[in-house]
Amino acid sequence: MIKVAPSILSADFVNFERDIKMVEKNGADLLHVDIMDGMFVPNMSFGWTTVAAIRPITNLFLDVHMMVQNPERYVDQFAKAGADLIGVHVEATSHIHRALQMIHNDGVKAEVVINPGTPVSQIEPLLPFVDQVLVMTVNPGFGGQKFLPQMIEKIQLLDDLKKDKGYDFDIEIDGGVNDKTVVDCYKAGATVAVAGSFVYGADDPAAAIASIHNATR
Ligand SMILES: O=C(CO)[C@@H](O)[C@H](O)COP(=O)(O)O
Repeated sequence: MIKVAPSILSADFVNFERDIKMVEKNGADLLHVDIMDGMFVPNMSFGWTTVAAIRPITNLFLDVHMMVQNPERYVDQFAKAGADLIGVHVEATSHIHRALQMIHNDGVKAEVVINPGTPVSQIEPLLPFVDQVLVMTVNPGFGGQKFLPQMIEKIQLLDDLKKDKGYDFDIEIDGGVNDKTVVDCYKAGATVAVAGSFVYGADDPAAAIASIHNATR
């Protein structure tokens, strides 16, 4: 069964506490926190002060996705704020290995993220060092976009590399994920599914989370 990470980008920003506790009570396995800087992506969300405010109100694992140019400038702040995992985009820095090292030095799990236009070959040298790879299944920056099925091949390739070389990382998918699109991703090797609008836009978010779990049993 895949793990479900509701994305609070689709939550009600003035009711974060209510919306986070609601998914925690209703089967979420972790919480996905999208950080957008208005440069790497054309949108802004929030920063580490929000992560620090969220930390004491939930026991959920905080999966922080930095859509930030030169993320090494800020990883220490997000680690101090209480992130359990920090994801950095390979496209956002010339110093991706250093950024991952910094995250580990802060005692936090490290994730490398790839955009739809980036091949797996670009992150192959990093695979021995990461705890998670995030395969974006939409172009980052906005919730509510349509899933790109072409990304399934990348998930399969990562899973093959993982098995062939004995690597130990989770494969996360993010963008347009629902109880239908998740199925082939899970079969290809995805282990964590981010879901924003499918969970927070549902009349019954608990049923939405359960439907992703059930589709991958
Ligand atoms: O990183 C992002 C968007 O850039 C995501 O985490 C979105 O929040 C996913 O939203 P849905 O596609 O599930 O609505």
